[in-house]
Amino acid sequence: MELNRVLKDVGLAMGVLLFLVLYKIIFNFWVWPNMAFRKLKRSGLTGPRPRFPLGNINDIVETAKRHSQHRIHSDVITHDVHPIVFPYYALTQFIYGKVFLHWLGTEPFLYVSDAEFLKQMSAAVSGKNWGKSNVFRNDRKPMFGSGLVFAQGEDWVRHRNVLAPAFSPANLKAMASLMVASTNNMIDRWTSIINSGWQDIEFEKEITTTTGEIIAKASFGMTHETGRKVLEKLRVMQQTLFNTNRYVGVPYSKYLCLKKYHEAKRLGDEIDALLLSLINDKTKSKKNRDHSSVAADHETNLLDVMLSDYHESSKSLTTKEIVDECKTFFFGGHETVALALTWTLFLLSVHPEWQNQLREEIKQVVGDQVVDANMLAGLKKMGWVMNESLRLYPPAPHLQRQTRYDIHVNGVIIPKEMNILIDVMAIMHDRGFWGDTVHQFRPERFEADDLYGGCEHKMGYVPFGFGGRMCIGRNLAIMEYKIVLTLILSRFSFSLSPYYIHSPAIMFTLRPAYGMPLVVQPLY
Ligand code: HEM
Repeated sequence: MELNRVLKDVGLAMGVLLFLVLYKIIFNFWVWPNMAFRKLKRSGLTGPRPRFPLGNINDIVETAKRHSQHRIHSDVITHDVHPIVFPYYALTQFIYGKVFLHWLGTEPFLYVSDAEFLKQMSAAVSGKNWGKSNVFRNDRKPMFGSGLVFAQGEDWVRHRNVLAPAFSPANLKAMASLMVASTNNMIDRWTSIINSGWQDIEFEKEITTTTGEIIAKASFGMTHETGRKVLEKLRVMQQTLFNTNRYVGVPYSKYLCLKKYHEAKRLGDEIDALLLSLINDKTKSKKNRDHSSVAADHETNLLDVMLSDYHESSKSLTTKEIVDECKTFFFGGHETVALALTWTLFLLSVHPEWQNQLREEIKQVVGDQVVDANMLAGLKKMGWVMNESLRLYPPAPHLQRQTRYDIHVNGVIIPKEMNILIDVMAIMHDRGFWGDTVHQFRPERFEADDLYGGCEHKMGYVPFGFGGRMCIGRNLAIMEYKIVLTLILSRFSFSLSPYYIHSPAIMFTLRPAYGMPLVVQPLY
């Protein structure tokens, strides 16, 4: 009798639990997103109709599939690449305009490729008051943690204040010789490859290794070995996270690719452990130095700056935050520069007349000396080439934000917690601002206006982002770009390998889907 009663109670409890779980799933998958969809529609935000729980993800995937089939059969090299990289956004803005609402799973995203709308939005929200999308923060946690890219509010201010001194002109100048040394290693490697009778170099791979080595040494004073280990793990983690279709924004989608998430987490933990041991070594040697009467060397790398007031002020970063910043800089600081150089070498291979112009400029400015930071301002044409390459092939073609309160832009109320996807590539490929030459490689457009390339709208050229959250590493990037390019153009000429397939693709950053094989010939 008693047993029956217990079984009945357990059955009832299980029934209630099951009901609650089902209710939560139905609410999260259909009820809430449909209510939110209707509310946003009433407030004037329009866009393609979503089908929950996937939202518009299927449309995005299907459009990409249709376009990739068409692309594989085309040999034409075009710089009109926005429809190749983002076919769904290119098509949808024809129908709904440059600001529209779409859904990644049950998460609403406001798509923006209108420079004027971006300008007004940027005026309405300061750097500190921008949020970053929760879905992306969670998705990319193993790579960036709570580092600067995803920090918000007072935390962002604190992180940015601690990190900014690392990018002072004096600190950057001190990094020039490291950049020269790592690039010369790469050049020696190429020379042996060429001497063994081979002329094709996989440029993207080579340059990514070199910029990784530079960031490891310049930012953390890391040995080549530790730097290489961290880089390898970051690369595998990036492939694990971004190489396959995922369902960001779909509730519980993590459980569909659990193996991948575990793999990314494992790699994240291993990278954390490597960085943590580096930080511990540094703090120990700092303590020893502080206790000895010997004056400390003047150290300038990023990690030393983060550790300089470690535990001494409430404004300093915690150990976990320092680990996350190391990962952020490791990732954000080498791949972007590597891609800027990769796309530049592609463009210079297609436009050899610009290779010659740059070589002539290098001869005049640098001559037979070793390139150093003081010479870089004289490399003006190289600056135009960099700007034009970043315009046509921006390494970070999409930016993400999230509103932390309701904001009013152009008569539209963007509600609190709305995700925003800013298509900077579309803006920099907008014929309305850049005219009929928009898809041509014309570095000279930056001759008279080196900041905006003559673009009519001041938000029309934003490869390093905008407002208070603009790239903190841009001066380091410009310096590294110019030093590497000076050294390699002085030694080699470049042309496209017959194996090159023009297929820019998004894998978090804008990359050549099949690599960048180049024919490299020594000049002397
Ligand atoms: C050509 C090279 C580079 C490009 C095109 C680039 C692009 C960008 C862009 C577009 C943003 C803004 C993201 C946003 O608004 O949400 C950004 C932010 C950032 N970049 Fe770069 N970047 C480059 C090099 C670097 C380097 C060398 C470093 C570090 C050494 C770096 C570290 C960062 C960090 C930490 C942020 C976040 C800033 C913040 O939110 O306050 N970047 N970058």
